[in-house]
Amino acid sequence: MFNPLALVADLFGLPTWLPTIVALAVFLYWYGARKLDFFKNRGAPYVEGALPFAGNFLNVVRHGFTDDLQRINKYGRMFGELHGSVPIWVIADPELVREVGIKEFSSFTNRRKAGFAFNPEFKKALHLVEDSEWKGIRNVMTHGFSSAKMKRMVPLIQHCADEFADSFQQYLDQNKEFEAKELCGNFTMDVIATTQFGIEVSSSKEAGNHELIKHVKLLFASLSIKNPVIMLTLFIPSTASLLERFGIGVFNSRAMSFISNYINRLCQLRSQKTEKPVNFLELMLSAYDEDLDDPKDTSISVIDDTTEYINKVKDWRNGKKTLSMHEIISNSILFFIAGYDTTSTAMCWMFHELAHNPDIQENLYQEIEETIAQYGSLTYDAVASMKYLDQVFCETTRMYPPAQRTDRICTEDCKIGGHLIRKGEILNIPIYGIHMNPDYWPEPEEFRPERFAKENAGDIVPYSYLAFGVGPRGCVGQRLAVLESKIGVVTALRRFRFVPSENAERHPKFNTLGTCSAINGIHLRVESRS
Ligand code: HEM
Repeated sequence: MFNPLALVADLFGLPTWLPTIVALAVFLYWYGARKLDFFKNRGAPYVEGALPFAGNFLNVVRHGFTDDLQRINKYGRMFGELHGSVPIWVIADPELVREVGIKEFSSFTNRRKAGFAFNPEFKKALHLVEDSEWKGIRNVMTHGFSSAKMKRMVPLIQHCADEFADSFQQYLDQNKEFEAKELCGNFTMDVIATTQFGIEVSSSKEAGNHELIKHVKLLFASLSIKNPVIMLTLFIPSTASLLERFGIGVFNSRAMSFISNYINRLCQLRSQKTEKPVNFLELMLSAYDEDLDDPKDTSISVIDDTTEYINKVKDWRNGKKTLSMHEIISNSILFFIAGYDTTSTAMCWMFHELAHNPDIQENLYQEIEETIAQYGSLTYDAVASMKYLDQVFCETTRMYPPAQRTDRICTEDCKIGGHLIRKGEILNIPIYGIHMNPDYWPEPEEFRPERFAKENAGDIVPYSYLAFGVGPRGCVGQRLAVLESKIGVVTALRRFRFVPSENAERHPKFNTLGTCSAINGIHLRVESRS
């Protein structure tokens, strides 16, 4: 067979392997560099210094998205950057955010699958599914997070909050400082386990000794830039589908199958019960429709003895709001992933700012005591009526949004900000960059809860507060996140005054994972209020 590379080697008297190596190197360079001019060709401003294969991603590895405001100042309200060789449109203007998130929602319904490969158990997670599949699951989930459902969850959350507040006592007794993120993480883990599955894991008491929690923590440990699956799919996104075909995903597969089997077992136990406890698993099971289970799907073992139970709940099931068992399992796992770190991040920054702003802490304490005196206890309505508490929560999540960016993928060509966005292209919304932009938030580094007071509502630029995202694809767990953060903080503040410890930093540095987590932790002490 004719081999042009062998002919070249022969012609120049070179070893036969050399032209092959050179051709391979040229191809690799072309492959890695083929998107470098993407934004130039589209006439859009773009972040300079992109490299073949890496694009601008080395900057993200170094700084996360903490320097988004600098990029916004330099490149304007809409610009491009390359994540590996994937072009990303960054829209940093509240009006454009509204356009993408609401007005043109039908063209931007889906989120990017992060380019990662996902474990089979996780593939039906709300976060990842698209179009009508997303709509179906979201319908059930929205129902689960209604205020009526939240009201019924208050006693479960309060129980976790009491154990959470108890956990500060030992630090007071021993006159020791503590790291707030870890303690808040124990609390949010307890809340998810009890509101999601109706199980008590007591992380606040036993520091995550429960087998389920150990495995959930393994899932989080997988989310690191050192994970080879993340690295590979980030730089060569086309490998994601190949990995998925072999059942390889970003998450620790042992932990995934442990959790999936655990949920399976819980479902079986539930099927034997006649009364309906208040938790999300129960809600999802009530929407279970075995006809939706794909018999060819071997990624999860479908439970076959729940039929009796399902028949029982058919009466009160809305015909359209149905889920397959795969969807129930994926979304049970998602609740841990979406709700644990985000909510504990918000809470620990609340404690941080309250500790460094004693006047604000005392004002909040006054509101809490007066409201509870009025309502008799910390009921759902009492929490809802604490206006200052809400301002403190909003201002905290403005300054420290647990997710620094979110994204959308374009499903139909659409013009945004004067640029044609083509089907398949990805948009990023720089939440942190917008929250820190003085055009929308004067002196953005200052912690000022009054920005969110009713009388100042007119000063807030619509769609400039985006901690929970935007539009129909925004955070489905917002109500739970806000409620549990408030109950946790109120319960702790009633017993303790929070103060900075000797190791506290006033402005802790964030990690670079795009989540506003303090790299060296949040170090505090408590003083007794009694
Ligand atoms: C303070 C805590 C939280 C914050 C700041 C937060 C923030 C966010 C953000 C920014 C998004 C993307 C929204 C968008 O793209 O427009 C999101 C999506 C999501 N969040 Fe949260 N979240 C929090 C807590 C929770 C909790 C407790 C749960 C559930 C237990 C949850 C479940 C979800 C889910 C399932 C999605 C995907 C929604 C969809 O694709 O339809 N989150 N969250």
